[in-house]
Amino acid sequence: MDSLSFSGICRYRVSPSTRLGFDQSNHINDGFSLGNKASFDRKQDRQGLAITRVASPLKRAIVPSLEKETVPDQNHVAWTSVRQERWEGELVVQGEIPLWLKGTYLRNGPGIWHIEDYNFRHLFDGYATLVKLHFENGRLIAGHRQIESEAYKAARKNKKICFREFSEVPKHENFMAYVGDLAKLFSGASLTDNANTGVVKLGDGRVVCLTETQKGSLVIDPNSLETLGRFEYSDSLGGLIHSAHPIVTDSEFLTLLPDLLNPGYLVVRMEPGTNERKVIGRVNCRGGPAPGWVHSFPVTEHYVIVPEMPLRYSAQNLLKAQPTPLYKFKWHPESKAFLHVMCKASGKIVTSVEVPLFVTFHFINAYEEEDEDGRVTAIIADCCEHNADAAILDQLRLQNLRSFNGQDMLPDARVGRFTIPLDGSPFGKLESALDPDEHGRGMDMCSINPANLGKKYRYAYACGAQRPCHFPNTLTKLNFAKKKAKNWHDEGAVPSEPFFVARPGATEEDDGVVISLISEKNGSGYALLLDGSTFEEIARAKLPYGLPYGLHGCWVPKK
Ligand SMILES: CC(=O)/C=C/C=C(C)/C=C/C1=C(C)CCCC1(C)C
Ligand SMILES: CC(/C=C/C=O)=C\C=C\C=O
Ligand SMILES: [Fe+2]
Repeated sequence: MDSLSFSGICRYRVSPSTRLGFDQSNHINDGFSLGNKASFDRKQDRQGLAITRVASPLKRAIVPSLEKETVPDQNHVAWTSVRQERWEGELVVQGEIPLWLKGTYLRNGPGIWHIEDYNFRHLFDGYATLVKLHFENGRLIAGHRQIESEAYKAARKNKKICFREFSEVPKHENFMAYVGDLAKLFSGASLTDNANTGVVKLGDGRVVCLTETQKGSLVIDPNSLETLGRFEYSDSLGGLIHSAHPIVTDSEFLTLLPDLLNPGYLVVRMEPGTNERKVIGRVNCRGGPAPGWVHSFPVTEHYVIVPEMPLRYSAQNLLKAQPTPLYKFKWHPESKAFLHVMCKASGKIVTSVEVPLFVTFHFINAYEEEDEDGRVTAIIADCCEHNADAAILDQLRLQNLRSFNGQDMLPDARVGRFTIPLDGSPFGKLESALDPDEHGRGMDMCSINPANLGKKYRYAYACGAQRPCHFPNTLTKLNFAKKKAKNWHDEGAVPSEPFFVARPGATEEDDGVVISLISEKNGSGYALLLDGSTFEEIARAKLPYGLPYGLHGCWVPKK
């Protein structure tokens, strides 16, 4: 095989300031780009990084030479900035990649958490970083590139944060500048377009990186990872924010637009080949001063479920220059929690039930429950539920992530299963779909076989916990029928979202592979392939350097 061996060049030197801890600086491999030797050499002088250039069979790649040393836990590469303006190379595969696996796994996430000497606070603040794993003929080509958002470009140019990020706010020179910035907040001009949360392939083939601000919808090239430009919504629906996780299939793009002025949500749909979202319907909030945070939402075959979580957007916190413990949100237990069910075809709300308080980032799936006569009696909706405790948001502060000392710090989570009756009852149920001890009481970053979207399903893949830990550190396969989980764990490693790709022609729900990128405790990392059915490792491929933690991905099949 015409491949590059990266073994022996994965030498990772951490700058002295990094070794002292993250208060000073936590960035490595900062600021070089393919072919930009001058800028790279300057940085090399400043940070003492060693770089090796390697001739790739595909193109000339610059591989950072990261001197291997034992990295203490607080310097875990998962929470360390790695800047790669552009890198691509073939990886040596241990094990066997199935020949049917043809296409590109793209993963988005925050990968740079500093600008100059200023370190960001929260995991979600980092500048968007794309990683690709291209599988073909049993071979694996990886790539890594920064997303060129306006926020990222402006920060690099001006050497400071210029837009409002998840928790970071630009520092103002004087009071007038602060007032000016507030005015820009209402027009959206001061909000970030740092598209660091997910990446989706639209039905028409366009690939879009997303975050929670609408302006942070950026089109990228899935091969070169180049940022092609902003995805401009051509409708006049307005609003500034949306769900970070639209439901995307070959035939539609569904999302929620929270309305902060008149608390509620617009449920909208966009057809492939267009940039125009059309309103399906509107849900008015039943509680609270503002809509609940909608990072994600589930659908069934016929319905859209709109969650109204007691963790609500807060205009007051939005205006603050310093982050609050819940950032731009507020916990309103008195406002209660609701799930609204909207018919996709008519936009009518078929039921709206009060449910126990809950906290979730990610819904896993939902489906319609039928009686023996085929009548839909209830809707089941599953989510990664943080035991109605918003503390998880603050646990994702970088200082917490970088300060693991062996103590168990990860708040408990479970698969929360909502049952929404369709007989007009005013209340819905929330229970654990399986004993949370099955997955170490950690639960987030889930995926399913996309063929089962909105349908009764048996399996989900997610990150769980092997305790003590401070972050989900296992990959887990959940079997809802047996109420069992099977866990994969590599000591000290931080795995990213397990992403399921079905084998073409498969008839079993779990016939396929699960892809994850692993950041290891020694500063290195690898791409991992597990069998979707046995959940055993089938292949791994070491990366030439460890990757920072990433969030969500998508699959772009090769035509
Ligand atoms: C990375 C991730 O999962 C979430 C990112 C969320 C972001 C960037 C949210 C940004 C926001 C603003 C900049 C102002 C308005 C509120 C809010 C949508 C939280
Ligand atoms: C990584 C994460 C939660 C981990 C909790 O255990 C949430 C990410 C949310 C954004 O996509
Ligand atoms: Fe997410």
